[in-house]
Amino acid sequence: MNVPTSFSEQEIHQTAVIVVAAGSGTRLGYGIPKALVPLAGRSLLEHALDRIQLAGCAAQVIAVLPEDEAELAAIAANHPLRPHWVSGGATRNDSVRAGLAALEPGTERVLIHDAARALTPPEVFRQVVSSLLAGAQAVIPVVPVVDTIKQVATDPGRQPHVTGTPARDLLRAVQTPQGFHAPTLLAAHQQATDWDRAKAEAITDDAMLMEILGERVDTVPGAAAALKITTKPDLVLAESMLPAHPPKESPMPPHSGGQQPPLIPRTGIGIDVHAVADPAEPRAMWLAGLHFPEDQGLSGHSDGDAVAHAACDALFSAAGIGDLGTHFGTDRPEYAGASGTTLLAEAARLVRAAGFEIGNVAVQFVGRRPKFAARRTEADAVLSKAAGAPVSVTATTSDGLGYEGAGAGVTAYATALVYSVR
Ligand SMILES: Nc1ccn([C@@H]2O[C@H](COP(=O)(O)OP(=O)(O)OP(=O)(O)O)[C@@H](O)[C@H]2O)c(=O)n1
Ligand SMILES: C[C@](O)(CO)[C@H](O)COP(=O)(O)O
Repeated sequence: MNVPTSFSEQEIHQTAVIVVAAGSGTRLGYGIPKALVPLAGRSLLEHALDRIQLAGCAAQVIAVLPEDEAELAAIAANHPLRPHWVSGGATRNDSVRAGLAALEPGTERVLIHDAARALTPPEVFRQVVSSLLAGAQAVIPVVPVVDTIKQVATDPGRQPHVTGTPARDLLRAVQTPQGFHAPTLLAAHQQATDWDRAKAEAITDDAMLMEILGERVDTVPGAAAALKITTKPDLVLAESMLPAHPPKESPMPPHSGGQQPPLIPRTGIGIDVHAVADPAEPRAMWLAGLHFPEDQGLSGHSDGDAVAHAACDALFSAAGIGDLGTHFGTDRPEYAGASGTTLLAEAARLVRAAGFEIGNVAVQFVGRRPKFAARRTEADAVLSKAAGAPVSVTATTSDGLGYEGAGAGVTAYATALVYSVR
């Protein structure tokens, strides 16, 4: 079968991928959920999402995560695919059902994928979708079996004994993503809801449900890289399939097969307004990290540095981690009177702690005072030092209009660009 390189908008729109990532990873033994385990510096969930993104076959992506797992939720929220995420259940089957419950009505095709098969190449996703588009109700990626497989009987109190040897050339090991006509899979799961525990537990993949219900299941070629990372040696093998780590200073995360998903930076916006303080209460004017001794200062909970505050908000907005009020609000008295540069340095630290590096921050303020042009280079240097990244400040007047023109206040507008380094 030819692997399609792209799908139509409608085909993508009607296709969903559910990534089940709610397992505990007991056999891997890291003591953290398996999807969070790092492989060449990136979690298994991110590797799986990267490849789904590269496949470009589905508009809906649903990640099924362990309940109350904030770190994985943050990873999902910050991935460029922006998957919808839901909490999983006690078994893989329960997690699949939680994912299916979150499907948008009208979804035609659904792929169920194990986050544990984190390096599954995008081509496998595309082949599965292509086969569904050609009319398959159910389709699974498979690879030939290399071991001889025996069927055994496990009589209580006796050594298991062989009852047969299936012909190896007819056996296949099954991988994910497994693709289905969505209404048929939903119906199959619905029918299985009243099965007793033993029957339900014997279902180890979704294709099996379809088989039991008499549906035909087609196959497409799987891939060695789609191995299910289950034990520590699997992790070593998976790592060996990735190219060598990129140099430390590179912002690009490592990826398999020489393919790099597009690095999509995130932009943010921040606006801050401060009134000029009442002349009866002299205040020092701090703006853009600099002191302007000739000017009456700006009022505010902190030093009133609207430029630095707008820069902080733009950074928080770019990283999607709230805003100035979230991190430095009046419920944080330790920040009362804090300088703009202190706040900017702390904002940059929080953004980096959330897994981002800062590209740059640009701020423009509108105000009659202070006179800024002669000190722009100094301001850029002070703020860039605080943020640990380039910050550039420009200034303008409002041609006498509004509160800025009247000299009653200053408005600062900032944009920031950050990129994920997880
Ligand atoms: N309750 C569960 C159990 C498993 N899975 C997912 O199903 C896939 C296959 O499961 P497996 O590889 O067995 O993962 P774990 O259950 O985490 O492994 P272990 O059995 O070693 O704990 C994984 O992506 C896993 O996250 C899930 O979403 N919910
Ligand atoms: C779905 C699957 O990956 C196909 O091989 C496999 O059955 C999952 O099994 P697990 O025991 O839940 O990992």
